[in-house]
Amino acid sequence: MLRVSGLSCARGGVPVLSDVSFEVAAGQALILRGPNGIGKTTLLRALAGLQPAASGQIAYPEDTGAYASHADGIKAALTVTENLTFWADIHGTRDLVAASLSKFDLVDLQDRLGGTLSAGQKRRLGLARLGVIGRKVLFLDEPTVSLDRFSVKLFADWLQDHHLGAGGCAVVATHIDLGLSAPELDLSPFKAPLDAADGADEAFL
Ligand SMILES: Nc1ncnc2c1ncn2[C@@H]1O[C@H](COP(=O)(O)OP(=O)(O)OP(=O)(O)O)[C@@H](O)[C@H]1O
Repeated sequence: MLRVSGLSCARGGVPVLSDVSFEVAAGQALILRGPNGIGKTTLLRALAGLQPAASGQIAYPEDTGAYASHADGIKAALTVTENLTFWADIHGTRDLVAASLSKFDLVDLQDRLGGTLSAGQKRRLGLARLGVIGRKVLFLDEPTVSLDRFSVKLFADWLQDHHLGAGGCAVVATHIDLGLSAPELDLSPFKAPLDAADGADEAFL
């Protein structure tokens, strides 16, 4: 469903990752690992088309990708239900709102304004958006930040049973164990060499 070959990407003009290749089949997830700053977010952004790749190929079915960053993207003046309905209306999927409220344990909070939620509750609402947009190829950047153990399990179960189980796939950058039976890709070996930076220092060597 997702095929990446020979991908190199940069951030702020500085090469970050070089020659990354992998495939993720329908129903599967890939966990990205690596130390802070290795380039997990940069890779996810490139996969989602939010920034151009320096070189290489990224292939997945058109209009199936969605990127969820650390930011929750909650509209403070809208209720929890209105937040989800806003996103559902963009994707023509209003029928999925009630199920997503339930799967992310937001039913008791459905009439609360987004701005009054706790950090973890905002995160659950941010993730519940994934349940209403109906996208098959998810790029998830530290999806469980701020979540307690119960909510991490809630999210992992949703990902496994409702997203992957329905034929979706996901690339997930996470520092914590989500308990998924998914292969891991450590990005450390793909760190771009310093001399990939346009050879700017060559004159001084
Ligand atoms: N806006 C930016 N402009 C320039 N460089 C950036 C920018 N954002 C990140 N970087 C740099 O790009 C490199 C890769 O950062 P990235 O955020 O992709 O790493 P990461 O693996 O996701 O890190 P973390 O685990 O801390 O979230 C780092 O050296 C970082 O300092």
